[in-house]
Amino acid sequence: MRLDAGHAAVTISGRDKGRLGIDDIMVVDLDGHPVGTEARPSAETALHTQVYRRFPAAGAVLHTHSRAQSVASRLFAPRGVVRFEGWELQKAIAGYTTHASVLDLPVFPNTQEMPELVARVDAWLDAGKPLHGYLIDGHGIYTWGKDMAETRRHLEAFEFLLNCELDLLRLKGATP
Ligand SMILES: CSC[C@@H](O)[C@@H](O)C(=O)COP(=O)(O)O
Ligand SMILES: [Zn+2]
Repeated sequence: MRLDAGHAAVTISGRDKGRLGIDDIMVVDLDGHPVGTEARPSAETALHTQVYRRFPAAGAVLHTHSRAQSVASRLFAPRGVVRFEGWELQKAIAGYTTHASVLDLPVFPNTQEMPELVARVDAWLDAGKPLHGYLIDGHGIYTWGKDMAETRRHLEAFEFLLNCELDLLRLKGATP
């Protein structure tokens, strides 16, 4: 979560994400440097701080590795994007007011080199394309919002929408 204009709270690397407590959280500046601790922040801190830098209104970032996210990322990686059209739940994403909108969730190649991923996100944003979240191939999702409640809503909506697309592909026996 964002703490102020220059700081965020992130999880300490390697902690059990299902059992997080106050001792598993630390403070970083928006360059990802620890503040007031020698703990090591999440290996993907650069992706979190990028969101806070690029979206001044972002108050929280969530990253998860669900099965649906992982499978969908592999299926849609050749296209580079999952395009949602016609789903009422698209309206759960801030700024979307109708199912008749187009909501793109890009899929970026996975890498252990965070600057490469940061550059891909920057390139997408610098091209002027809307971005409310993204998949990393074979890995998971990042999404954000103005506060934790909106961010949780975005995560739930993307998870639901990805499962719907996967169900359709299964039922149709097709590939994207
Ligand atoms: C083995 S779980 C995957 C994690 O290594 C990685 O993807 C991630 O999200 C960062 O983990 P972290 O524990 O925050 O450093
Ligand atoms: Zn991850």
